[in-house]
Amino acid sequence: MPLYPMFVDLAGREVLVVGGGEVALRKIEALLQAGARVRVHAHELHPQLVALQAQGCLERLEGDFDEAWLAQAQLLVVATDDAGFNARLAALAEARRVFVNVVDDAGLSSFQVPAVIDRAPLQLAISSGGAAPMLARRLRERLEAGLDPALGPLARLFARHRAAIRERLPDLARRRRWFDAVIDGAVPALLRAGREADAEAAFLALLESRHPAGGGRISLVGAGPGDPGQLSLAALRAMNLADVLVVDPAVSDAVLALARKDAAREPVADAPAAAGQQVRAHAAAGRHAVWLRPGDGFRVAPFDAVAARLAQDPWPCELHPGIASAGG
Ligand SMILES: C[C@@]1(CC(=O)O)C2=NC(=C\c3[nH]c(c(CCC(=O)O)c3CC(=O)O)Cc3[nH]c(c(CC(=O)O)c3CCC(=O)O)/C=C3\N/C(=C\2)[C@@H](CCC(=O)O)[C@]3(C)CC(=O)O)/[C@H]1CCC(=O)O
Ligand SMILES: NC(=O)c1ccc[n+]([C@@H]2O[C@H](COP(=O)([O-])OP(=O)(O)OC[C@H]3O[C@@H](n4cnc5c(N)ncnc54)[C@H](O)[C@@H]3O)[C@@H](O)[C@H]2O)c1
Repeated sequence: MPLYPMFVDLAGREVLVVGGGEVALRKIEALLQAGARVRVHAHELHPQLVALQAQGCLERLEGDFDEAWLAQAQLLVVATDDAGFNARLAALAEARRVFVNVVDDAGLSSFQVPAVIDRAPLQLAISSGGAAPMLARRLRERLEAGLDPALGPLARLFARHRAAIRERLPDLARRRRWFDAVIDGAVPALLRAGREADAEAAFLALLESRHPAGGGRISLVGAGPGDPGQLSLAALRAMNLADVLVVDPAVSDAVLALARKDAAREPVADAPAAAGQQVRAHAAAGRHAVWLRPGDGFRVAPFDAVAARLAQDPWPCELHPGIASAGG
């Protein structure tokens, strides 16, 4: 049977941990981060747990294990290397209806801990249900690299203005379109560039206008030598959010095939300055223009200068370097 996924509020709630090694430390760090009150019982405590105890972050329970400790706990984490003892603890917890996690035995656990990607307040949790913890970990690492770091600040913006959003856009269908426009528009790009104040201003302007338009924006993509496997994830993301692709004839079809299908496509002007003007006009009209050049096309003269000028315009302009091709 599949596990029921849930996110639990442990702030101020008590969790009993039995075992004090490497694995107990990992679980306790996450529990403390969630605000749990942690009590630990172990023959030996990991030095970092001793330090946490000295700082008053956790309480150590001495002597022989006492079943009565379970009375106050809402969760039990069992992390000793004594399989018989672990099984006895799991049975005691079950009898008292306390949820229990046995760190090396999914079968004895009534809850398991997933691999987590943290973009607070956004969290992604991955579980293999105990089938293959290493697989959950690998998947987390892969997703971690591809997930926009602006997601956390973006979620915080939505949270901060939640009441105002509901008030300005009471109609759900309209609110949905507005959310999509913010997510696909300039705000995440500004957050990625570290321009938090500008992002908030753009966010509020969109809210004020109740307008679903995302705002103009430019992405300059170095498309590399032609193999789409060599595109950066950020470049791919930009190509998939484009309203219009401004394409240099030397960019490979294989790369272009990965761009958003319903984006308009147009050939780039011959002269570099005219090409700059071409993408600027799209941004000024509120469109997201993605200009693709082969190789590391925006770090070679004279396009580096065109890129520098575009970066001074009021709308966000992101440069995604590519792998230089033989010709530069
Ligand atoms: C996700 C994560 C969360 C966390 O613990 O925080 C987690 N294990 C993680 C890492 C990890 N686990 C193991 C190694 C190898 C260490 C080594 O071999 O040295 C590593 C890698 C490492 O330690 O780096 C070994 C292992 N783990 C379990 C067994 C027993 C078994 O499988 O029977 C064995 C021995 C397997 C064997 O020997 O074959 C059991 C469990 N591990 C779980 C969770 C639960 C199921 C979750 C699921 O399936 O989705 C469950 C059932 C209980 C529980 O909830 O703890 C965390 C990834 C954090 C991250 O990086 O994102
Ligand atoms: N879930 C996971 O992610 C995962 C990953 C790796 C290993 N494991 C397994 O989890 C277990 C713990 O791993 P570890 O590296 O933390 O082990 P460890 O040997 O470092 O720590 C074991 C801890 O349990 C305590 N302990 C043992 N018997 C006890 C008893 N009867 N009463 C009180 N305390 C007792 C020890 O004092 C020590 O603090 C091992 O069985 C390991 O194979 C789980």
